[in-house]
Amino acid sequence: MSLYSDSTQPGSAAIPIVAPTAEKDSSKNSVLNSKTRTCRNLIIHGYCKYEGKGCEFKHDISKTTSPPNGPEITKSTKLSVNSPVFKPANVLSTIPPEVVNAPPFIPKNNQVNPTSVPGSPQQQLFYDSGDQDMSSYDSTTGHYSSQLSSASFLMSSVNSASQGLNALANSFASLGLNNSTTDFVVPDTLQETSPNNMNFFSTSNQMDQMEPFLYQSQKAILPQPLQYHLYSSPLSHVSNLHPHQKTIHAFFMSDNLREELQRKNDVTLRSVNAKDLNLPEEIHVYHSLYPLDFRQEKSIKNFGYPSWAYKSICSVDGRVYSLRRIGGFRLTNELAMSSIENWRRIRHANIVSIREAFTTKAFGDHSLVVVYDYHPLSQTLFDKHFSSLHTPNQLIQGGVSGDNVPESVLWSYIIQLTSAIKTIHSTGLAARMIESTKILITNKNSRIRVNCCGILDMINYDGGKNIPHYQQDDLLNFGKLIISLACNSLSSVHNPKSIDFISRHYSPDFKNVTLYLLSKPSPTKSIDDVVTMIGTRILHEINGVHHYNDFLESELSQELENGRLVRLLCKFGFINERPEFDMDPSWSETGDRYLIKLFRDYVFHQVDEHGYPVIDMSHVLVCLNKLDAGIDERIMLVSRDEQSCLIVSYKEIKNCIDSAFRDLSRK
Ligand SMILES: Nc1ncnc2c1ncn2[C@@H]1O[C@H](COP(=O)(O)OP(=O)(O)OP(=O)(O)O)[C@@H](O)[C@H]1O
Repeated sequence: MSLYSDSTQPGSAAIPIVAPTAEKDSSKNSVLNSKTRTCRNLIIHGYCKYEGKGCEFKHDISKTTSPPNGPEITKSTKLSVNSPVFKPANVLSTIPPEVVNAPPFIPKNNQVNPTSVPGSPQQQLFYDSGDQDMSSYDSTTGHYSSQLSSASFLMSSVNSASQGLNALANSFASLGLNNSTTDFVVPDTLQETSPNNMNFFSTSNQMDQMEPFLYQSQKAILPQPLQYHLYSSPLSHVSNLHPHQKTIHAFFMSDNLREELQRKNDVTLRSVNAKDLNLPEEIHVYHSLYPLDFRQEKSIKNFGYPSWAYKSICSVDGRVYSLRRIGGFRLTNELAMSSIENWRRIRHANIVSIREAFTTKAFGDHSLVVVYDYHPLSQTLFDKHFSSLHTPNQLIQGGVSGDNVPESVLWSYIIQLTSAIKTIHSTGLAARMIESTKILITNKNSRIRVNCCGILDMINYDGGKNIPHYQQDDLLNFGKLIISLACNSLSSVHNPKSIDFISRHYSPDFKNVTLYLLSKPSPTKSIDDVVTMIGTRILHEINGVHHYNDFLESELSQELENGRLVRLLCKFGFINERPEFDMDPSWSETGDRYLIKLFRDYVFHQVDEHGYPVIDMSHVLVCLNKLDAGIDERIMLVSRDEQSCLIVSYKEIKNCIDSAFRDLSRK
């Protein structure tokens, strides 16, 4: 069915325009009327760069008494990304009279010129990003054009945000909330900083200024609710990328980080058939056991018993934990289990947290199981620094290798381990596990955590009387670990050349800390001294951590809007091309559904001037964001046969989608 009949249908907000015939008529009229007609550039962009340079149309809006004539569609063209946003001047005629006559919202005491229309070129708008440079809009740049840049999207969003807020305020007005008893008042302090009241919440300072006002004054300020869909993050910097790269990069988190997180998810979700590995289906509240270490030979060096590590899911909270099984251990003293309580209280970024401990016979023997947090894709310090670089022979010979670990990495390890040990010793405990196979590297950023704490306290329970002695051992083992990492050899502590090697390859500070840690245990030797010695290095570490935090936060912001846009795309998917409603007049291609279909074409099926598909992610994201915001900007939708076109606003399309989706949910 043709578009002409569409427009006459009640409820359709679209403006039908027939392209081919309009050309002749308007070209005749334009000669006659050009002096009296308002320049279209002025209507679309707010200014005309040919004003006074030959443009024959009228540029003085103030003298306009009636709406200017409609725009001419001179030619029906293929859809193109570069098509200008079409803003017909006769749009007023299609807007219902009650909307046209609605009084503009003017907050009391507002300094904004009441005659300025939201979105008009004279108006300064602010984007609520907290960034002053980003937020102001220079009307002379004319960013309201349809160029699909991030800047134009931002400003359109801001424009619609302003309109949204005003509309919201109007709706408050209609509820009678801004009558004489409950005035909607903008404090003077805010007026000075936010001429159009867009940045009410932009800084905490302003909130501070508002609060006394809120509580002390009789007059109430109505805080505007956040309009989440208007705060999408600015698009990334893409100017130095080729068009084909824009579809991959720039809009989402970096590939490296994505891959790392996905690999973590992958290992977290791995499972085996328990029976195949002769494992119990369930122990206590834990099921789906998966071995973290497939090595057959089990060393008894660390605990005096063989130990196994399993990943497992807790049926109580559904989370994944690491179970450490100590095989063949028989609990003789019940008090030993209580020693875990002190460990359970410790929460530290560099210590693998303990959840609980229990004994079980589910493995066919008497086993002690200690439950720790699970850190996917972690690696022990031994695996990272010793296993691949050395043959077993080299490890035994204790040779000093030239392939040394960078000092910055070693400082990071020293600082993190010092922090962990300081917390443990301050709690009156000893780590007893400062050993390369029991320290996990849990991400690429050299983040380490001490693993398997508390086990020896249970196995060799002594009521805690030897803690001072074990604390001294912690410092000594710390020193041994550092020297072996620095010299790349586990037995370097017995090699007299090791200190020479450190003097040559590392800074004096590093050597001093190592020597202190390796010095003879004494009651005065304490982790506090190490903290003092590494003070300035801690500042570097904090700086690095903050930088990494910033990096992660900016990566996160790239993904912030995905859920919202996916929901919108799902709605599209539900509505478009439903075969079962083909013959249903209320769901046919002649109603609002046709508009949605054309919009889908506009977003996804554009072609360039050569007829090739335009695969431009930024165009899609910009369109979807504008649609979700429901802004007043109008676009021209062209039918597939290019015989007709419709001019509609995003707001109207949004209403169509909402109502179509509601219809669908009701069916
Ligand atoms: N809490 C945990 N979260 C994630 N992975 C862990 C956890 N604890 C241990 N692992 C993984 O399990 C593997 C085996 O750990 P384990 O402590 O048994 O090391 P090991 O080198 O085999 O020591 P040992 O010689 O004492 O058996 C390690 O490679 C480590 O990556």
